[in-house]
Order: sequence, then C-alpha cells, then structure tokens
Amino acid sequence: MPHDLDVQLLRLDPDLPAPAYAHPGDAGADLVTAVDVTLQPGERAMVPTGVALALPDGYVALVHPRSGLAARHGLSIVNTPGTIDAGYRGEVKVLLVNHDPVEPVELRRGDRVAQLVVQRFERARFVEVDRLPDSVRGAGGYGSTGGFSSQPDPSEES
Ligand SMILES: O=c1ccn([C@H]2C[C@H](O)[C@@H](COP(=O)(O)OP(=O)(O)OP(=O)(O)O)O2)c(=O)[nH]1
Ligand SMILES: [Mg+2]
Repeated sequence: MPHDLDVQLLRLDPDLPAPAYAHPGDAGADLVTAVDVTLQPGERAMVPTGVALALPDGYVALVHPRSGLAARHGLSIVNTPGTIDAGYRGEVKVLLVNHDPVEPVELRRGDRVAQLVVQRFERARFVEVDRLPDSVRGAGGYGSTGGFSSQPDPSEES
C-alpha cells in the first residue's frame, strides 16, 4: 500500500465534499462539479470543482475521466488527463465533453465527474546530442507493429 502524502487543500465551496477515494487502494480521488450543467452531444464545458491545492514539489495531480460515466453516458475530458502543476493555486477545473452522438448529459452540483491521481514525476534536463543511441524500435511508430489481428491487412489478401 502506498504511503499517504499530505496535500494542502483549500475548500472554496465548503458545502461540497473534499476529493475522496471510494475504496482503499484506489488511485483516483473523485472530484465533483460545483455547478449544474447540461452538455449537448459534442458539447464541452469547463466546470469548477470547489477546491484548490498546494501539491508538494515534485508531484503532479492528473485529472482523469471516470470510466462509468464514460461507458454509460459518453462523458469524458477534452484534455485528458488534465495537469495540475505543483505551483498552481487556482481552483481545479475539469474540461468535460459529451461524446454521446445523441443524448445530452445532465450533471448536478455535487455529482462526481472526474478523478484526481496524484503522482511523483521526474523533471528532465534535456541534454542536446548530435546523435541518439540505437534502439530495437528505432523510428518505427504509429502502428508500425501492426493493427487488429481480427482485421487482416487488405494489402496482404490474395
Ligand atoms: O484539467 C485541468 C488542467 C489544468 N488546470 C489548471 C492547473 C494547471 O496547473 C493550469 C495550467 O494547465 P496547463 O499547463 O495544462 O495549461 P496551459 O494551456 O499550458 O496553461 P498555462 O500557460 O497556464 O500553463 O491550469 C486545471 O485546473 N484543470
Ligand atoms: Mg502549461
């Protein structure tokens, strides 16, 4: 079990719950929307969560979608995962989007709309070189290893 990290939290909207983990061992603490919002198909909206944080140096909080809402309603986050920098002191906001092609998504103040994953990160020192070391993958990417095995590549059909 990871140790608990103290993260300073300011409740800007004291009637709303603080971010909370639903189960022991969960990676994401649920965030709620502070406002009612209805998203039409394809529509996006930036919703406030009623909280601000001061993360310790060397940590980041990532705003992830909730899979249940994604599966049931097509609700996701435009910039998933959103990045909350350690130095950010403003309100945590969630840029929601309704991916359902037909149904609107209706959210009420207090609904859990996203989850916050707090992680350590490394800060890179970018060391410029004239040539990168060889690797097995090389420059291959973007599907270079093939696609779905159930769908044969038409160029290989006889
Ligand atoms: O989902 C998000 C993403 C970002 N932020 C806040 C915290 C973050 O520290 C700040 C800046 O985010 P980011 O660096 O992703 O956006 P940017 O477009 O690069 O803005 P900036 O120029 O302020 O860095 O906005 C949120 O509240 N929610
Ligand atoms: Mg930025």
